Amino acid sequence: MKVLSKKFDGFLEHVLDEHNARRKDEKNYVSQDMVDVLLDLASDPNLEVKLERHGVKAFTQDLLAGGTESSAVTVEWAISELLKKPELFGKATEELDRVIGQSRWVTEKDIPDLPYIEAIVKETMRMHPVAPMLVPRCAREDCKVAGYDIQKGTRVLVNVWTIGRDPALWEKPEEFYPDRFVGKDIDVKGHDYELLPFGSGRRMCPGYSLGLKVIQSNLANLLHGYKWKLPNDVKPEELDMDEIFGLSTPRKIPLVAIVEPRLPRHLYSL
Ligand code: HEM
Repeated sequence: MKVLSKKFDGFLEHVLDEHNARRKDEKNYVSQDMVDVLLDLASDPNLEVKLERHGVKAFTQDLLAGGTESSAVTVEWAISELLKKPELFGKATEELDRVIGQSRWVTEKDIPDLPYIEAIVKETMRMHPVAPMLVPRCAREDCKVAGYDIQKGTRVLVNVWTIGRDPALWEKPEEFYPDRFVGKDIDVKGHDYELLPFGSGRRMCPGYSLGLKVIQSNLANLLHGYKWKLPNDVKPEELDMDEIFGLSTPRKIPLVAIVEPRLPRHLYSL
C-alpha cells in the first residue's frame, strides 16, 4: 500500500508541476481542465477554506479513482449480461441503427434519443451496483428504522445490492430485463430508493452525471460499432458471473469476448 501510494504521489506531483509550468509560462493562460481549476482555487488567498497542494493532489486522485474503474466495471457487466441474453443485442442495435444510422458514431447528445440503451444501463446498475453497500454512514442520533432501534454512533450500511434484487420491489429480480425500465420514470439520481447505484443524500456520488454519460456513450458505441459473441466453446449459460468485492465490484474473471465491426470500414480509422 505504501509503495503504491508513493508511486501515485510521484505521478500526481508530476501532473501538478506540469500544470504549474504552463500557468507560469503561457502568456494568455486560461484554465483548461480540472487540475487547472483546482490550482486556481489553491492560489486564491480569499478562499474561506484554504486549498493546499496536497488537497489538489487528493482531489485529483479522487477524481481518477472514482471516475475510471466505476464506469469500466459497469460497461463490462452490461456486455456480460447481454452476452448471456444475446437476443437483447438485436433490440439495442435496432434502436441504434434507427436513431444514429450506419454512417457515424454515437455522441453524448444522442443519449436522450436512446431509451433502450438507457434502460440497459439502469438494469446493469440494478444488478451490479459498483458500491454494493455504498459508503458507510454513522447514525447521528438514536432512531428507529423498520422497527429496529439504531443507537446514536452506530455504523450503518445501506445494502443497495440486496435492494436491487428484492422480490418485493422487482418482478423476477434475478432476470436481466432492461424493458422493465422502458417508459418508467424511475431514475438513478438518488430519489428512487429502490435504485441507488450512486447513493443518495449529501454524500451521494458527485460524479454521477459524468459517470452516467461516460457509461451510456461508451456502451452505446461498443454496441453500435461491434457485433459481440462469446469465444467458440462458451455457451451463454456457462458464462461465469461471479463478482469480487473490493473498492468496486468487478467480475471475478475478466470478460473474454469476440468482436467484429458492424459499421463501414472508414469509421474505424483515426
Ligand atoms: C459509473 C460511475 C459511478 C458510480 C456507479 C459511482 C458510485 C458512487 C457511489 C455509490 C458513491 C457513494 C455514495 C453514497 O454513499 O451515497 C460514490 C462516491 C463518490 N464518487 Fe462516484 N460513482 C461513479 C462515477 C464517479 C465519477 C465519474 C466521479 C468523479 C469524476 C466520482 C467521484 C466520487 C467521489 C469523489 C465520491 C465520494 C463523495 C463523498 O464521499 O462525499 N464517481 N460514487
